[in-house]
Amino acid sequence: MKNDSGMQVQKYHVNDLPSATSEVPKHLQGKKPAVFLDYDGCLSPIVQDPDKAVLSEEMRSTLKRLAEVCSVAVVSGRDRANVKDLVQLDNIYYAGSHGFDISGPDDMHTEPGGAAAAIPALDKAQEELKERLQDVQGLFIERKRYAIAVHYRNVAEDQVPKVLEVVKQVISEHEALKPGPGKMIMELKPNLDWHKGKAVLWLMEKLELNKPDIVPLYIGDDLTDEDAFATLQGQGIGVMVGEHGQQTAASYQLEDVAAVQDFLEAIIQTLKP
Ligand SMILES: O=P(O)(O)OC[C@H]1O[C@H](O[C@H]2O[C@H](CO)[C@@H](O)[C@H](O)[C@H]2O)[C@H](O)[C@@H](O)[C@@H]1O
Repeated sequence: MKNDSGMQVQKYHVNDLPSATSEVPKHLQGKKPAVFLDYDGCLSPIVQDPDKAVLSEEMRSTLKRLAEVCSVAVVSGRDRANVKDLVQLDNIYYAGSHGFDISGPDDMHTEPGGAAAAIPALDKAQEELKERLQDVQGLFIERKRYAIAVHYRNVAEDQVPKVLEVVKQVISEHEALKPGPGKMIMELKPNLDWHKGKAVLWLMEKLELNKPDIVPLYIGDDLTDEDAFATLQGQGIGVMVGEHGQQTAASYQLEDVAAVQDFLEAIIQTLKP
């Protein structure tokens, strides 16, 4: 597989990756990072109920201070408004719905992936899923502006194949949609060549960060973050948090959300005037 720059993407076992804490600061000497962060599993631990994935005050403080010394964006699969409500900071950028919906300081808002045309299909698919999966106990269908996440974390194991089959069928009935797996979710996404990695490149360009002394640094934990890790190979740094059961295109790893916070605090220290 090649990335957006035509480079062959290297994949690794997460256990073979060096620690970001010990290695990344060396690569940042004399340079400044532009920090892109996933939300669930990176800034907030994975929990049973997506509504309960709140940001700790400590992590909010870390992000606020980080954004005072470098550019920061949260690049999430969540709805943009939802992730902004969770983070509650005005001095950072938010890319919601896997990068299709981007906002930032000074009322900046743009939808660079062209997903608006997929809304009728998403609306229809949402109704179909609700009807066809109404009897499945524990199922949660989360509608985002440009995606639908079908959560099966709280569904009995023997019901999961049925859920996945229905999602597959519904997607097959809508050319405008494609599947996207995640941690105990299957998503319906616009069938477009746009993802978190492209959103990162778009933000780098828009914020005029494509300079020799600025290094894009992406931290994430899930399969959708692989697009960003792959995009940044050869032109930035990818850091995998925990694991998602498959090989990764990230180059470094951090154990968990607490390690992410310590790592970000260390970056703040190196960037302080
Ligand atoms: O890109 P992210 O910011 O990591 O968002 C990915 C998905 O995160 C949420 O679901 C995940 O976290 C939930 C809360 O911890 C968990 O219950 C669920 O099993 C995970 O898949 C969010 O609800 C989804 O919309 C995002 O796509």
